[in-house]
Formats: sequence, C-alpha cells, structure tokens
Amino acid sequence: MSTMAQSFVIKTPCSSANIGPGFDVIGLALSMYLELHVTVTPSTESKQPLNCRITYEGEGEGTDEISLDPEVNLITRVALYVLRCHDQRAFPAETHVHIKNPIPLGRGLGSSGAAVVAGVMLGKEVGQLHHLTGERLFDFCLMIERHPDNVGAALFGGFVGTYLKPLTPEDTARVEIPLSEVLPAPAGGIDTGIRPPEPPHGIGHHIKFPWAQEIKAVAIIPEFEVPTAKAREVLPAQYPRNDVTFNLQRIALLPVALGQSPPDPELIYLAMQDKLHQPYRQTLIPGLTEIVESMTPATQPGLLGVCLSGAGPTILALATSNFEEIANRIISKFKENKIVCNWKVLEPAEGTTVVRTR
Ligand SMILES: Nc1ncnc2c1ncn2[C@@H]1O[C@H](COP(=O)(O)OP(=O)(O)OP(=O)(O)O)[C@@H](O)[C@H]1O
Ligand SMILES: N[C@@H](CCO)C(=O)O
Repeated sequence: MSTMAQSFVIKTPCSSANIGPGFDVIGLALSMYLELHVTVTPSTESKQPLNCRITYEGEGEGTDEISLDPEVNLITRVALYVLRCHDQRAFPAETHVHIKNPIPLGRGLGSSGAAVVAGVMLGKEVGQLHHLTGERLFDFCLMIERHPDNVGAALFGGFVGTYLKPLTPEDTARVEIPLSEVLPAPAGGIDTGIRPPEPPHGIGHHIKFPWAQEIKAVAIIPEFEVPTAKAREVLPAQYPRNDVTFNLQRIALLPVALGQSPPDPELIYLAMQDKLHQPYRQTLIPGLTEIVESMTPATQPGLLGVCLSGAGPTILALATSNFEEIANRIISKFKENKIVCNWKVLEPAEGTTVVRTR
C-alpha cells in the first residue's frame, strides 16, 4: 500500500434500460453522473468503522434510503465485497468517500446500477487491484445487480447490448448464490472474517451500438418511486408466443434504427414498442399505456419514440427537437392522474471514469 495521501474522483453515468423491447438486454448511459470524491490519508489509527467515513449530498440525502454506515451503504458495501474477495477486510485507513448523487432513486434511471458500478470501481481503486479489467469488474457487478443492462451501460458507456454467457454448472451455482451471501447483512461492525463468494469469470458481456448524434433523450421523471424489485414482481413467468415474436421483431430493428443518421422517425417509433414488460407495469404507473400510445412522430414534431425507462416510473422520449413541448405533453398526461414530474434533456454518456486529483 502507498504511504502517500491520494485522492481521486469516480464518475459513473445514470442509465436507461430496455428502450422498449430490449428487456434486460439494452442499456443507454446518459449524461447525469454519480460522483465519488475519495481521499485516502494513511493513518495508523482510524476511529471510523471499517476505516471509512461517508458524506453525502444529493438525491435521498438525509433519508433512510441512504445510509452513511459503510457496512450498510450500497456503494461502500459493494466496494467491501471486492476488497474481501481479495483478502482485504476493510478500507485503507483512513478513507473518506464524499458521494454526490443527482440520480433520482427508484425512478428507472439506474441509480442502483450506478451505485454498484461506482462501488466496484471504488473497491478496485482503494484496494489497488490494478489487474481487474473492465470485463472482470462487470463480473463483480453482476453478482450484485443481476440484470446486465444498467450496470453494462454505467460501466462501459454509450448504447449497449448486454448478454450473459452459459456457464459451467459449478459457475452457475456461484452466480445463483443468494445476494445475502454476496453482500452479507451488516454485522454491527464485527468482522466475521468470512471470504465472500468470488464471481465466476465471464458472466456477462456487452457490445456497443452506434447512436445517431441528432437523437437526445428527454427524461420525464415522476416524483414517486417504483422499486425495481416490485416492478419485476408484476411480470409474468411465461409469455404468449405472439408477444415474444413481437418483441424479437422490434429488437432486430432497434440498434440499427437508432444508429442511422438522419434518424427515421417511423422506424424508430415502431422499433421502440414492447409487449414484455410495459403493459404489466401499467398497474404501478398510472397512465403508462396511454402515454406510450398517445404520441407518435406524426402528431408530435421532433418525436422519435416513447418508452418506459428501465423499471419506471420515468418515461423516456427520444427526440431530435421540440423537447419542451414533448415533455409538457407527457407531464400533462401524468397530471391527469395527479402525478407531478420533473424533466431533463440528456445525451448519451461515456462510461465510468477515474480521475486522480492527487
Ligand atoms: N448513490 C447511492 N448510494 C447508496 N444507495 C443507493 C444509491 N443510489 C441508489 N441506491 C440504492 O438503490 C435503491 C434504488 O434502486 P432501484 O433498483 O429500486 O431503482 P433504480 O436503480 O433507480 O431504477 P432502475 O433499476 O429501474 O433504473 C435506493 O433505494 C438505494 O437503496
Ligand atoms: N431490465 C430491468 C431494468 C431495471 O432498471 C427491468 O426492466 O426490470
């Protein structure tokens, strides 16, 4: 370990998963960033639990959703998982992690995916685990967030297709280890000494798709949360064959349609339709079906397509112009159900970066 003080910033983008038909496959990194400002000041004695002090500003600040206990906070807990897989039981004394988080929690903009990716990168950096490649970091992410779309986009950036490879039976068993064993429940500061299960190699992969630079993402963000776990519970275990075929036809178009310049609005609109998750999530997001079906490029100049962002409730409208009008139309639809929204224009973003400041 270095005896010099060091500081660095980890920057991880938010993301929108699915983009209509690409359930658990497609992810788009977007230009709103979780930042960790990290300082490690060598000290022989730390009074902090696990040698780590957390401070926080941004979404969820001061609420029960964001803990400042390093054993409980999602970001530091994930970092500890990476460290403990490499026989480092705690953070180096003394670590300060200042979290700046503008990504709204539980809204379908990949706040947990960004937290997991930033946490894995934090473990790599403070543990000086320089041998961990991007692909290997992805394995660690997938032991925690088990759908690859958000974490793939947040780690690698851009517009990505993600997929899981068949594993050997032993490796499959390792991936299926309950999350409670991967990220053990906080033990009140007591180190149980247990080495967590290491991820198998090559669980997940990604491929980058082109993105036409004219296309922007308008995110309409309702003020209520839909936890991803709840939004997955409403999905059926089996689907009618016609609905699966419907999505396969559209997923074959989507990466091509969004990469073409100039964009073809009719093609993109068609390519963003879905029958595998959005219809079922309507029960959690009042007005969802009407919002997705009520606007087309023909009725709304500048619009290319509309979908649910991730597990929702955020709506993502892809557009080339008239962003405010498009957002206002969706906001007024939500208002009919007494739901208040915020909105932002976002652009595709690069993946997670680490910048050394000292
Ligand atoms: N910066 C953060 N620091 C600590 N915990 C976080 C942070 N961001 C998210 N979380 C945790 O993740 C939870 C939200 O995760 P959830 O998967 O439900 O929504 P999401 O990731 O925002 O949406 P989606 O997966 O649909 O894009 C929060 O309640 C919180 O526990
Ligand atoms: N593909 C996941 C993304 C969650 O953000 C889902 O739709 O449940």
